[in-house]
Amino acid sequence: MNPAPAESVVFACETRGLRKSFGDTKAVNGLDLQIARGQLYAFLGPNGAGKTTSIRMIAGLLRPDAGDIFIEGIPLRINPSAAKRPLAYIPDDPVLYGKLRPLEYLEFVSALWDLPASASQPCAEELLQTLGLWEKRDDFIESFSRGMKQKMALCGALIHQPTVMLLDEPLTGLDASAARLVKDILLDFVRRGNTVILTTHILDVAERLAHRIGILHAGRLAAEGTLDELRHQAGNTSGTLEDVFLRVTGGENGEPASTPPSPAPASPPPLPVA
Ligand SMILES: Nc1ncnc2c1ncn2[C@@H]1O[C@H](COP(=O)(O)OP(=O)(O)OP(=O)(O)O)[C@@H](O)[C@H]1O
Repeated sequence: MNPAPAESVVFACETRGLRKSFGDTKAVNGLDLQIARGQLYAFLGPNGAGKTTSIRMIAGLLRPDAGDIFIEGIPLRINPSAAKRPLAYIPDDPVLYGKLRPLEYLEFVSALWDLPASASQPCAEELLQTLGLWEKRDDFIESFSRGMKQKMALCGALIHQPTVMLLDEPLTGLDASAARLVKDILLDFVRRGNTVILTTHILDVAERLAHRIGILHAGRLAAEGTLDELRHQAGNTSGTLEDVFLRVTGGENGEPASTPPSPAPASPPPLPVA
């Protein structure tokens, strides 16, 4: 008797042959990703490498020219509303409604997800307290600092209890304590089995927080893996992420190394400590 076929792994996010051009610019040029559940995955890359374009396509905000995206195994092209349900997306400059107060804003976002205010109110209050915005609950969002707005956007992203969070440069504009708070929240989110996919220019953030790192260069995944795997791919087992990044993207020696990406593991290694 033949053994039963092995159960196929459902990735939090999978892309196959993703492409997007703007005129002659190939912003994303054949992106294949397999990001396992429970991972914090960091996209790195020089300016214009295609990070934001990739994240926006995965979020369902930008239509790819070619390729497919699956969120928790659901095909985004075929079933967009079901595929977007587990997702939360925070752009680098989130748009908030300045004339709303925090609880009003969270009630508004809940309604977009068909959640009645009575159901989301306890979660909204807890989020505001966790993110240190409870004392500001009577103020209009337009009076908030940039960092407070970033934290407000994070509350809005978490209100419908997503399982996959997409964040474009989430630590921009945050002071040290706010950045620490956001990092802790993201790590707690993945510890509970959820997935974070973020872009960052801060190599230290990727080095300290990410299970796996994807280095994009000219719209392609130039290297991918854990920090140790990336060091091996770059032929420098003791180097820093900065050394690897510069070598892979050609920032130091001109031509980037043409190293094929390694496959993603079905389950992540233990979480690094922030
Ligand atoms: N709406 C657009 N119209 C025209 N070109 C675009 C558009 N969006 C992105 N591009 C181009 O696509 C390429 C990839 O841009 P993208 O914003 O994805 O890069 P990035 O890696 O996020 O860059 P950065 O680190 O500077 O934020 C760039 O050459 C950019 O100029």
